[in-house]
Amino acid sequence: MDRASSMLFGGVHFDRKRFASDIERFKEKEAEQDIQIETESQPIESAGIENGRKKKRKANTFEAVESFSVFKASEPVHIVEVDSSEQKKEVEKQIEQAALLRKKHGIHISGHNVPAPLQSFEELSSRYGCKPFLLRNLSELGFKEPTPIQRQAIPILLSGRECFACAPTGSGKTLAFLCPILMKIKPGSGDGIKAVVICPTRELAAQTTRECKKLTKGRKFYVKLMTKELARTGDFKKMPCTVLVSTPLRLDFAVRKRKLDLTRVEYLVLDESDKLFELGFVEQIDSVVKACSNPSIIRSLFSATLPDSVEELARSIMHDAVRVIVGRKNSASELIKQKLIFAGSEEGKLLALRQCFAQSLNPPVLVFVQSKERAKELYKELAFDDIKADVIHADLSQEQRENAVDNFRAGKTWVLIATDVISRGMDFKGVNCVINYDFPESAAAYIHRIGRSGRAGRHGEAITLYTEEDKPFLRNIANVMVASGCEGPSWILSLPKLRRKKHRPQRDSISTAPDDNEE
Ligand SMILES: Nc1ncnc2c1ncn2[C@@H]1O[C@H](COP(=O)(O)OP(=O)(O)OP(=O)(O)O)[C@@H](O)[C@H]1O
Repeated sequence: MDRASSMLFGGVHFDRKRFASDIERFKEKEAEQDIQIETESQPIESAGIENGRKKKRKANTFEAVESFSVFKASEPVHIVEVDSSEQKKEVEKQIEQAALLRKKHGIHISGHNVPAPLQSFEELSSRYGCKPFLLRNLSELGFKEPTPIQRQAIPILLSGRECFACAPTGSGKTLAFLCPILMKIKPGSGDGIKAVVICPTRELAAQTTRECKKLTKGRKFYVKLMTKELARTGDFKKMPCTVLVSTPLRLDFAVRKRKLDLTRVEYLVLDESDKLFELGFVEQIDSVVKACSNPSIIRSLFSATLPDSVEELARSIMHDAVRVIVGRKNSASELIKQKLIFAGSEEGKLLALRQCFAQSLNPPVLVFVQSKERAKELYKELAFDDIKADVIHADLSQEQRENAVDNFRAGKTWVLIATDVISRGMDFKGVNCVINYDFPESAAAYIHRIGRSGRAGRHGEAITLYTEEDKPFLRNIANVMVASGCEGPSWILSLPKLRRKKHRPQRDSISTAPDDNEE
């Protein structure tokens, strides 16, 4: 991450030496900060003060956290005088209400002047003048109440603030970043690309494009998915596009080789941001961020896992950003019943899987393995069992990958064997069970994999098989289990901490077929 942070956003100036004492202070005070901010910062919109990056930033006389800010304020903070004691009381009341609402929904914030969370979707129109088409589409999609991340992140982005947000899998982060974009940018074609959403995989980019199109129904927004073909041959000058969704590689390619103009982009979203900051992506992200050179751009980072290193990076690059955490940081959804099963060896894992299916196969079920080779092997094994299984991995063509996802979505496939290519962000409705056939490489990978079930308020189950080889890595997973309300065996919790975080051992191949060399 160090290499990443030194390279990423090279054009953005943050003098870490100069602000070293602030950074230290932030680290020490972060915990108390949430409480302090929640009780003392003014919910400015509800106090009738419209905020915006281009407008003057405003604060009230009770702002107690000005001195704290590793988030570099892009403009000086102006103090709004509250003259009468009645006004003062009203402001205090609104602060209290906002704090109570946050508490009720497990929302934790850091940053100054954080707008009050939404009480309902209707507030989008009463507070922010949301157009009827969006409210109508939300209602048609069956969204009655905003989820906690939507309650807080939407007002933050609408008030022109940058934001990095961590909320559980399946808790509606997509709408949290799409809604402000669709409220703030004007539909129509003539003015270039206004919003860019970057996702780590093609499948997720395609899904986000679809979600965005559903939300824009009835309005002429040009929502485009950056396909391979578009990146290679698209005529971007002629192509109408308001919202562009892409993977980093394709976007970077289009920017560098095809001179795609991103200078008018007003919103840049990095979805699954911790993944995007991993080496392999970071150079492309860096190039895209530089290409989005509009000085009043609003950048946001969303993920269900936000390692400290990514947070630190985010703090150093963003302007006056607000940090939003829903629930406990880096924990799994509480709706998922998590189980660990000792299978002893690789052979034992295949037996255990078959046993799981024999006892109760409750489709749809997702089975994760650690590599495409193993995905193919396991598929071979299960293809002739009496279950409708399919497989998805990076060696398949785009069309085959899409078919695998569509068939699983449509219920034609009961068991989908997958690599981590679909472990993040993919929203399969009603996955009943996720089986980690191969132990996940990290706690974050575990959280994202099992987060394919237990989404949008539904319950789910996660089973993780482990062998002797995986034992030393159990503690990380058990910690996640405990943090999300499941029981973690005490012997596992007392295992020694490991320095090495990633676990991807060489495993024996998955096969019950006799060896070719055997007589
Ligand atoms: N306000 C809402 N009410 C009900 N359902 C919602 C609401 N907002 C979003 N959803 C639904 O919740 C599901 C999960 O949403 P989404 O995919 O945005 O989750 P996420 O937080 O991005 O998850 P992940 O971390 O796995 O990417 C989707 O099916 C979405 O349609």
